[in-house]
Amino acid sequence: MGLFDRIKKAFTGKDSSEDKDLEKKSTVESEKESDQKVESTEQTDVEQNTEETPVEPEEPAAVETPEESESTEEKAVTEPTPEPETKPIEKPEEPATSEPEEPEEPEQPEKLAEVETPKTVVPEEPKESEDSEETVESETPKEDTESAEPEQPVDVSDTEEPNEDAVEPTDTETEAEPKDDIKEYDEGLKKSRNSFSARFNRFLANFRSVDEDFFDDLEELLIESDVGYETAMRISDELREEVKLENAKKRSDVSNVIVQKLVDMYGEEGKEEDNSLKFSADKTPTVFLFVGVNGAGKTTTVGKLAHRYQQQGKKVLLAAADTFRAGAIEQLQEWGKRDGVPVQASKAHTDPASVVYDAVQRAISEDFDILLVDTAGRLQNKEGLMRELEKIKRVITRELPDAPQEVLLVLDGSTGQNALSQAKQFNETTQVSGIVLTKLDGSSQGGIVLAIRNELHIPVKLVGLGEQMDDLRDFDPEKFIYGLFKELIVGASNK
Ligand SMILES: Nc1nc2c(ncn2[C@@H]2O[C@H](COP(=O)(O)OP(=O)(O)OP(=O)(O)O)[C@@H](O)[C@H]2O)c(=O)[nH]1
Repeated sequence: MGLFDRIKKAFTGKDSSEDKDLEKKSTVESEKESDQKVESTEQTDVEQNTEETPVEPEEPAAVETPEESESTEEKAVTEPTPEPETKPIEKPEEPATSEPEEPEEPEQPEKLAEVETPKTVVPEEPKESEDSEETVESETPKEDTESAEPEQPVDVSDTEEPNEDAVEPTDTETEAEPKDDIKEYDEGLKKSRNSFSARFNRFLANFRSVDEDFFDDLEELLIESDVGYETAMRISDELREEVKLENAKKRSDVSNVIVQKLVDMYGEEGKEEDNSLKFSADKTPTVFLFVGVNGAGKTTTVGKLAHRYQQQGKKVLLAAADTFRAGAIEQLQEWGKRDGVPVQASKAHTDPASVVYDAVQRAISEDFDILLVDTAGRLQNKEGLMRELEKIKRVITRELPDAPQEVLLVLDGSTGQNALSQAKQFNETTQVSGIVLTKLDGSSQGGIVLAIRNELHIPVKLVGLGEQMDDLRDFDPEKFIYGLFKELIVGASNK
């Protein structure tokens, strides 16, 4: 079963084949019904009976498909019906610039309906601990951390007591997560979904037949939706065959084939992908290094993740290695206060590698479970800054050979293809292990997730669905795809 059918089954309880069966059954029944009507009329004529003898179909509305014939469907395209929930193609007359209305929620399976995770999160009172008092304390700028070897190297394996709280590399990090965060994906991706659906609907509204213009328009649609140039071309090429094979003539057929192709290709490309975060396999601290351009959301993500782990009872340390931007240190310290976790910081313009060195030493000696390192927003074309980043990474690995367990590239999801080129360049320098895609609650096209997987093969590990402490989710490809294409998936086979 492809990803499309898996998602459809999981979220609606049926897959495309069942839909096709229903469609078939419906056709057979309506044929039967009309046969009976004909029979009845003939009978009535023959008997010259004045009494009315209506022929009841066995199950008159047992299977209600939205379109029972091509002609009614064509009508639906031009005359929106009052039931828009699963039929995004029914609103082609909307002006191109208007925001599409959020269609009514399709019926959710039970597990979806019961989830009501509150959106508003009251920031935690800063925890009164000795740690929090240590915020901003390192004032020991080191000009060249590369040569600054620790005076007394700490042999962690000999000196460390077994730490019961140490982070296990298994499921522990998901314990404090909401049991089912489909609602958040659903809410968070509303704008992206509407934006994609609106484009898709406009494209379908222009559909006349499957010809060269159709494929040109399709490529344009996909590129504008940020799925990436290569992906757009691949989908277009593969569809040439499939649309022919499936003999797609109606808008609904075409829509179905396109959405299914998009989703299944995404599923295929991700077969080997591991979207989970990696943790230290022993008792040494786990280190996550956050990189990315200015404003992508690094500091915010560090703050959100610190909150998550702190809530799980982990001992979390933050390192303010963005010594470049004015205000960046204070911004992280603010998050430290909200989360109730300490921040290792130094003066502005100190060598960031020295801050990281101090933070790693502290994390080791004070038995921290997790160290989250915030770095300066580096413009990917500034070689000097990239070298600085490499140096930070070397300092971490020299002190903790298995660290950093994650180098997380933070990308602003609303920057589209620019995010893809940032990812390519950062990956060359720092071997990014995962991507955090932020601001998906904004005007993102969402398609960037497909481009990242299909073209870069770097796993997305976390997604930012808002600015609040709690608006960070482990990336779940199926929930994401459902959140992004909901009406199209639910409606695709119904048309
Ligand atoms: N809507 C929304 N806003 C976000 C999200 N993540 C971050 N932001 C906002 O994006 C802006 C920039 O975030 P920062 O965390 O300061 O970005 P940064 O990458 O640390 O930036 P520099 O410190 O300049 O390198 C802030 O206003 C955040 O509140 C998200 O998932 N959704």
